[in-house]
Amino acid sequence: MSSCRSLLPLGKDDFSVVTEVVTHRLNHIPIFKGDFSSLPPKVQRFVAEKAELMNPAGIYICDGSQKEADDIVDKLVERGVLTPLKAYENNYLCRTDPRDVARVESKTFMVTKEKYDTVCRVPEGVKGIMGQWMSEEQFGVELDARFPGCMNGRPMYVIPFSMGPIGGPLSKIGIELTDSSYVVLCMRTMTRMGTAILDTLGDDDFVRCIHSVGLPRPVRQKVINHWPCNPEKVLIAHRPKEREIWSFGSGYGGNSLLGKKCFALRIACNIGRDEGWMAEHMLIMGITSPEGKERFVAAAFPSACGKTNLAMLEPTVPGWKVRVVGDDIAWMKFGADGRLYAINPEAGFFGVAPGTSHKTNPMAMESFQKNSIFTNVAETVDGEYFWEGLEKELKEKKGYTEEDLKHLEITNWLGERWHVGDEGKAAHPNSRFTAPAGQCPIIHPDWEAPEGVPIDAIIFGGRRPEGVPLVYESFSWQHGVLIGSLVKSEATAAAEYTGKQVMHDPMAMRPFMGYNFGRYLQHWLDLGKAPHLAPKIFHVNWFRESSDHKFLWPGFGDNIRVLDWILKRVDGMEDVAEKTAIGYIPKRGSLNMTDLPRVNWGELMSIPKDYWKEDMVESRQFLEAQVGPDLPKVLYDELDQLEERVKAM
Ligand SMILES: Nc1nc2c(ncn2[C@@H]2O[C@H](COP(=O)(O)OP(=O)(O)OP(=O)(O)O)[C@@H](O)[C@H]2O)c(=O)[nH]1
Ligand SMILES: O=C([O-])CC(=O)C(=O)O
Ligand SMILES: [Mn+2]
Repeated sequence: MSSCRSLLPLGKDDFSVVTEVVTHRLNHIPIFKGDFSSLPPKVQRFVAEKAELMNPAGIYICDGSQKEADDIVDKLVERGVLTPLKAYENNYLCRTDPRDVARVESKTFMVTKEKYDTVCRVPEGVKGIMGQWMSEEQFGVELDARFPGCMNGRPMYVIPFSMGPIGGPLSKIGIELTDSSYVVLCMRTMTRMGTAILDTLGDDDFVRCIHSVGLPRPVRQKVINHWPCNPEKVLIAHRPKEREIWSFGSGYGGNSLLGKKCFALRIACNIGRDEGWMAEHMLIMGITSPEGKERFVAAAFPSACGKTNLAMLEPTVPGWKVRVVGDDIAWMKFGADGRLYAINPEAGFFGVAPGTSHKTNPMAMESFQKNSIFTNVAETVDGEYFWEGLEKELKEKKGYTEEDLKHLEITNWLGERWHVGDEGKAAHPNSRFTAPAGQCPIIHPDWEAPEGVPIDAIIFGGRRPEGVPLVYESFSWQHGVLIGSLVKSEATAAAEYTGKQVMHDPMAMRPFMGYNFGRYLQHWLDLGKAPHLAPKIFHVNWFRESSDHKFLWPGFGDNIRVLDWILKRVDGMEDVAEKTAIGYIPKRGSLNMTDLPRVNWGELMSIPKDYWKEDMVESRQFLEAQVGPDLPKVLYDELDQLEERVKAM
């Protein structure tokens, strides 16, 4: 078995030699499915090299067909990995090993020759939070300790996929190798996957994605829930220069569906920097006013902070219409007309299940009535999915009394008997649905437009229980970039954090930053300059709490009222805004509050001086400690000005 290190340099070799090597290397590894010789030569070489390294039982080249997916589902059901949810058509439940339920930020690295290409020059003794660096040497050691022979006894699936509409000007192709058939099924929903990709790819380069659950056969540990994984040895490593991703030990979405966070954010933001565009953790939505005018906005909130919900909101104000383009990732590029255009590189939703209901997000509910996979949710005795937030509608749907509901037999995400009111949770807080985007009733007709949709506003936000008003608008693009760099939010279950501490999550990209964050901010500043028509930048907070810890704002469908105000500002309406130290806020009475009961406007919109004075101190400390000399000077100037304004409040 060759070591990984000997495979590290990936030059553009002479293919006559390569073909020979390929034939030789595949001699002992059977092809389970597909025609190896019809793969583009670069793909052949990639597959052969990695097969040689990981030694799978055979190679399975995915064609992306329905038949293929059905065959895989049948096998997984037979093995007990998936359980059909009998109440729906083609919906399945998957329970993972309970140790493998979220992204693992502490094991996620960028591998670059120069340390400061990945991380900022933080002062001695400070632990950087904006990305983790690993040296090439260390990476070689880590690979050698994991990948040789890691697919022993398992098939290696070859997944050709496109992020973005196939062949589109902003789209990019990747090939994922994986030993997880769950990953194959989810990649089929989350990306455009299959043979057509290879035809488009031809001899071009692609992003190389290597994933293994990290449990070669024969397996010596106990496998829990038929979910092989290797939590002690998890590693999610990226080589941005080589456009390569190595993921080991976890089958959970954010760690294993390599098209998503690893490619479409961490690798893509590097490509975007090189090619003059941006890869962001943002939803994209179209909003049509009662007058029939449609505008598009993109919004960046940290994980589990409301992107999916906002993107699909059902407006509570009559006459408004919202349509979703994307719910998690945006690739955006300024066009020849100076406007910013965005595509959704994904093809499905990998959304947070708990809290999703017909009341909060009916359009998400409609999206996953069929052809969907539910990971770590609970199941009722009637073969329905269940999670926290569905109690009321289940009761109503079944005509249950409160007592009936408590007696309903439920199997929780751990596979144990559970009843409403019992201790613990029915579903894991980061349980997720995987559903085809095309099934959403309000998917935008242009959601697959290869050139994207024009963005008129960018919105940042997070869970801020204190101090931060419902909405405010930046004074300029530069000020907006500073606001983005200071995004903070309460921790959620999307990664390994516990508790509710408010953490910095600049641009909602902390876990997904692919290079030096200061340079990323400079990239933003550069792109916002003329002749580009930079969109206006806003900040929202649906999560402000009253002194008795209740949300001050109803959120969800009522968020349309805030979007309405934002679009008024985009249209240049002046008399709806009031200037404050931190930005423009809505004048009292300028937000449509019709039919909205009991909102404490004063508390919701207040900008407490003491809070902001403290926050300024903390913000400066944060930027100095975490971005330091890499923070563009313009942003230090913006910070000075903000501080002055807050002092003068
Ligand atoms: N109070 C309140 N909660 C909300 C609102 N919008 C979303 N939430 C809750 O926030 C949680 C996560 O929301 P999502 O929309 O799935 O988060 P996301 O940003 O798409 O998350 P990722 O997929 O992890 O990137 C759910 O439990 C929602 O119920 C809102 O307007 N108000
Ligand atoms: O990556 C995931 O697992 C899901 C997601 O969108 C996030 O965490 O932001
Ligand atoms: Mn996300």
